[in-house]
Amino acid sequence: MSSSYLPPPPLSLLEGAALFLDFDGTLVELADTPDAITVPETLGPLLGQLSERLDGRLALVSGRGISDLEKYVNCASIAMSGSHGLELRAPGGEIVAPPLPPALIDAVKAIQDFAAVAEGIIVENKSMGVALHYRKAPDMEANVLSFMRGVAEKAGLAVQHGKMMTELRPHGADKGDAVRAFMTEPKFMSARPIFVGDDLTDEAAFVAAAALGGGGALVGPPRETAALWRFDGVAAVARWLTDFVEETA
Ligand SMILES: O=P(O)(O)OC[C@H]1O[C@H](O[C@H]2O[C@H](CO)[C@@H](O)[C@H](O)[C@H]2O)[C@H](O)[C@@H](O)[C@@H]1O
Repeated sequence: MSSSYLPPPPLSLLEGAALFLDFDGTLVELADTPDAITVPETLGPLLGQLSERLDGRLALVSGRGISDLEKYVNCASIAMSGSHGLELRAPGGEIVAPPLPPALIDAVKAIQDFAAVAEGIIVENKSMGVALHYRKAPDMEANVLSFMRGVAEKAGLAVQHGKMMTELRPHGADKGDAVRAFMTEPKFMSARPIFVGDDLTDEAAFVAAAALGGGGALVGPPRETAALWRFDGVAAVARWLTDFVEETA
């Protein structure tokens, strides 16, 4: 883990790469609530062109469920992983996901009851879990974390921390597992995996990419990370991807 200076990734890193992109905070700027994001009109065409240039070795790997992600990115030809690695979808394929644990139903009810009396706390119902967002009530962080830990313990669910949110979901895969799974596909197999992401959940993917001969690029301010490169923010990622598409036209 390093917190020292990390250079921006060179454009040449994308030659012959398998590219894995996180969504929120990497391809779109963070917003106050999950559905308040603004998706640039250029994103869909950019991802389509990237996929072509990389001969299909492109995947989105998000904490959102795939069905949610598809509302924003209409690219059936691009591989996707959702719910922090629990869901996988090959290009043009069906979503593959583990069954939902029955305990999740009671957990969702308890979480909704908690949020109903906590001002500024937002519940996000997700395909494989449920999240509490406290971006609009940052003082509630400790309360939310301790409440969610309690519910998780009772329900046998995993706690996933994110930026101004905490989520309960089934135990199982993480984003590193998603990278490893895609890298067993014939198209991806002999390529160098590069993962670009901003959140804590992306660290497992940075580690997986490095172990397979590539590495991770952190988006945002320096922090303790397993990434090897760093972008200042979403705009820098978009510039890098666009430059690659233009240079390889
Ligand atoms: O793995 P990602 O694609 O980065 O998804 C991680 C989470 O992103 C969303 O939450 C984050 O973005 C919201 C919109 O900008 C923001 O309001 C929130 O504070 C962030 O944590 C999404 O809502 C979650 O489901 C994803 O797990």
